[in-house]
Amino acid sequence: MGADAATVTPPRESMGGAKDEDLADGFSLGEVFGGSKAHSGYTYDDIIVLPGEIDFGVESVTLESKVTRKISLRTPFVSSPMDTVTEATMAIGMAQHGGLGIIHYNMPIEDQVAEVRKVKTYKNGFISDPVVLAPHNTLSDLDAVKEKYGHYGIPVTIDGRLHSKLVGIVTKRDVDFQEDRSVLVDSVMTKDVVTIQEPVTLAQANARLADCKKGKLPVVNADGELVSLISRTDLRKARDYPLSTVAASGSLLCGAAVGTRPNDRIRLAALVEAGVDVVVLDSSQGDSCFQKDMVRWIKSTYPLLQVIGGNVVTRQQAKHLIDAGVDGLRVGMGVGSICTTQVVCACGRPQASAVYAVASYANSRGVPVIADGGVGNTGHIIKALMLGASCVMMGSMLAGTDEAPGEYFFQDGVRLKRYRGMGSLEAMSQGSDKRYFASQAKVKVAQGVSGTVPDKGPLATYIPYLRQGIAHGFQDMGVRDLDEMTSRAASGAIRVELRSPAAQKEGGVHGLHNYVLRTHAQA
Ligand SMILES: NC(=O)C1=CN([C@@H]2O[C@H](COP(=O)(O)OP(=O)(O)OC[C@H]3O[C@@H](n4cnc5c(N)ncnc54)[C@H](O)[C@@H]3O)[C@@H](O)[C@H]2O)C=CC1
Ligand SMILES: O=c1[nH]c(=O)c2[nH+]cn([C@@H]3O[C@H](COP(=O)(O)O)[C@@H](O)[C@H]3O)c2[nH]1
Ligand SMILES: [K+]
Repeated sequence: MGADAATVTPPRESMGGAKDEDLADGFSLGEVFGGSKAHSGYTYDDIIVLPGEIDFGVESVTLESKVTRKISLRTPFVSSPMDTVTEATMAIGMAQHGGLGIIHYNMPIEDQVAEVRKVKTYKNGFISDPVVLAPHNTLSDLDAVKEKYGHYGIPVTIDGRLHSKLVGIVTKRDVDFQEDRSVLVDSVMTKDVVTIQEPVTLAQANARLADCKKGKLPVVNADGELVSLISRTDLRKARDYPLSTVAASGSLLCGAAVGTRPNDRIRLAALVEAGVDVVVLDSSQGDSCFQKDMVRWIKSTYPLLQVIGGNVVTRQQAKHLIDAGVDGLRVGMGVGSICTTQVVCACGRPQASAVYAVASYANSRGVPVIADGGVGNTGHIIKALMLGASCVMMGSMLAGTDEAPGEYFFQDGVRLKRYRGMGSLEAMSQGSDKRYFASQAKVKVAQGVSGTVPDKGPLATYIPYLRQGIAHGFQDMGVRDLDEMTSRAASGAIRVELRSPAAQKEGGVHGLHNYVLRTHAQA
């Protein structure tokens, strides 16, 4: 390709009047990924995008995109269905920031259903799963709650459960001068509780709190049963989430993963009952009779449910799942940060080639592609979107945020969280070995590892950073949104080059004695 280009380049002195097309450096995506010399698979770091022309401000960039045929996201990010990445807190945070969380299924059906319910019933500013005590609890029990959650102001229901009759509230004032901690909550709690009845908006609740000057305001239904709680301190922190991914009913959108075993049909029925909006059929090799049967069954049983199939890395695999009826495809095999599949099974594909090949086919059939795995920075996300992905799915990028399951801990002075592959021995022994370890198999073969990732802080600062980084990349390329990206990529107006190993080194930080990598700061 380079030699051909050289032969048609006019002499330097005659180029002043050349048209833009004559000066197109680099290559179209088709030339790099589909050209006759393409015996190699490439990944994100192998390619670099040549800048375009900027004629708009970075604030004009929008990132709205589809994740399935029928669901759009304002932020094209999906969190992986992994047990160190996505449970309810992550799914709520992802949806609030315009993305989508997929609740993992390495847990009993009822636990996964409870996680989905938390997302679907979540109301910004309302505590939907407050700690509750019963009248027969003692002040020592109350002390234990205070120790664990750091606050008093606990609603008391007849049997100590949410959705039961509210009989009182026990606050710091009620117990301050009580020496005897064996006293029952019943004898000290305030029984004349100020409450607010459903349905109620945050603004109405806010007004009532301002009125009554209490710290906590229980929300009850018409039968006086406790539904949720509003706290004055939380209200002060409450903020708007204008990018939120919401259903027509106003609830946050929630995804969940399931497998393709017979028991997964029972699991799926329970998830649908809990209101799940989109289901991911979670497999490293999606082109199986098991998955195709499952897709057809879901589509005939729950025609409104959006189904994401995968994982796939070839156009043939994609065709088979699209023919079966999927609404979205997850692309990536063995490229995740914790994955050892390519090493163990020899199968997979470098991610840039996989995304380009599958997306160019799937998009022509109206099916969005999620580039899953191998995303380590905003440059990778931009490249995935340029290659035709509608969204990216991330594990390691999100596993260190506050919203990921698990606690932070320090190792060698660094604040970390645990992150592990769903095919690691550790995750399998927690539950996924039911899938991995066929009953007759004698050996467990791991396809992932278990490790740690550094603290990334809350999604509230991390996602805006990722979004802004992507917006700068779009601006450098001269594209305002994904539609423009898609049409410019298809016409060959977006130009890329392959990078040699030395060029990749040059593109990173180099030649310094030492440095501190700081990725973003609040303006
Ligand atoms: N994206 C990737 O590169 C990879 C992802 N993973 C993750 O690890 C987890 C497990 O992945 P997999 O092992 O691929 O799970 P899987 O459930 O698709 O497969 C496990 C084994 O069960 C078999 N199987 C599935 N349904 C069956 C049925 N109805 N009857 C009989 N056999 C059936 C499969 O053929 C396979 O041998 C997932 O969370 C996946 O996302 C694992 C490896 C690679
Ligand atoms: O080979 C694998 N063995 C595993 O144990 C494993 N667990 C997860 N995954 C896949 O990796 C994706 C997350 O990758 P990142 O950390 O790079 O975002 C996820 O979204 C999955 O596609 C696995 N792949
Ligand atoms: K890997």
